[in-house]
Amino acid sequence: MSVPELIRIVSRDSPMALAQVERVRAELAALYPGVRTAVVPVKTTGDKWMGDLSQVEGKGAFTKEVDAALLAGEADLAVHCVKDVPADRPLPAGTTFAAFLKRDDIRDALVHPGGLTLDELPAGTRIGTSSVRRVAQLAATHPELECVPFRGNANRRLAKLAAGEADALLLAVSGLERIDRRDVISEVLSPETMMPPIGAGILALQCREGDTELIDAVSGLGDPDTHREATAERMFLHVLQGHCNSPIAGYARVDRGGELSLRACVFTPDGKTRLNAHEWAGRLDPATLGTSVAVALLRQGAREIIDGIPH
Ligand SMILES: NCc1[nH]cc(CCC(=O)O)c1CC(=O)O
Repeated sequence: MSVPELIRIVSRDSPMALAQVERVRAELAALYPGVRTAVVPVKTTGDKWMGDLSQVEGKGAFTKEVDAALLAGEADLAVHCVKDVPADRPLPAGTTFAAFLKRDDIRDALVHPGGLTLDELPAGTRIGTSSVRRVAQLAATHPELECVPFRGNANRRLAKLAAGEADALLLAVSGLERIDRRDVISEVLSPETMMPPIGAGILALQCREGDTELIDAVSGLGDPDTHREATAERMFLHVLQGHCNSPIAGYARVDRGGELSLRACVFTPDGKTRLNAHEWAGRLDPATLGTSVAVALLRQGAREIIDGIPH
């Protein structure tokens, strides 16, 4: 396998994103000893704008500037959290996913400085989160808790928590692991308690479409099961056509026997209505499974719920 002499890797410049780049560099070095890599950090709109993300023009607040650097030839490889890559439209023209790395933990965690679990939190506890998915699910199961808007990268959210701007946080386990802060977790929430977002815990490597030497080389970092899960989940979101204020959650799983299934939900913002679907792929390919689960939710009224939410 021939590998480019130098691979320039572009990503957001948050501590989490830079840790993700280090994982990619380590995996590249393990597969291709002697390969040279360089890091091109960029700030995205989502990093700069601390208000409501739905007010940011268009989607891809965490990916737009990264994609632009790739397309402009300022870098050769982009590292994205799949969770942050819009799925309602194709990838930016001229780019392609070359690999999905082996999936990390998909679960959310409660971060409470006093070490309490979700069920132990007293009424009125302020949970710092701006995620409509987390807000809807908490409203359904823990209506006595109060959600307060909270933005910024994970390190900043932990700092704001320490400064008393909230009493507890919900953050992805995988993200906390990447910034080496698993220690702050007071409870890991099961996917049944807090259904994860589409693409949770998956890193995608994106290249320019014509860069076949690099695409072939980095595809060696891909994990086949994660590829199937990511494909099913992203097609599900594509067919559903959500917007940034739609509480949508779900995850695909390849079980030990190699069987793929996809479970997904759509909520109203108050969490009072929850549509559920769970299907096994059987003979279907991952993308068709994603389509089928989306159609199952549309049949239950998902379109009306999604379109009824201001955005
Ligand atoms: N938008 C921020 C973001 N993007 C991806 C992750 C978590 C890591 C992942 O799922 O890959 C996070 C932080 C969080 O939700 O707590």
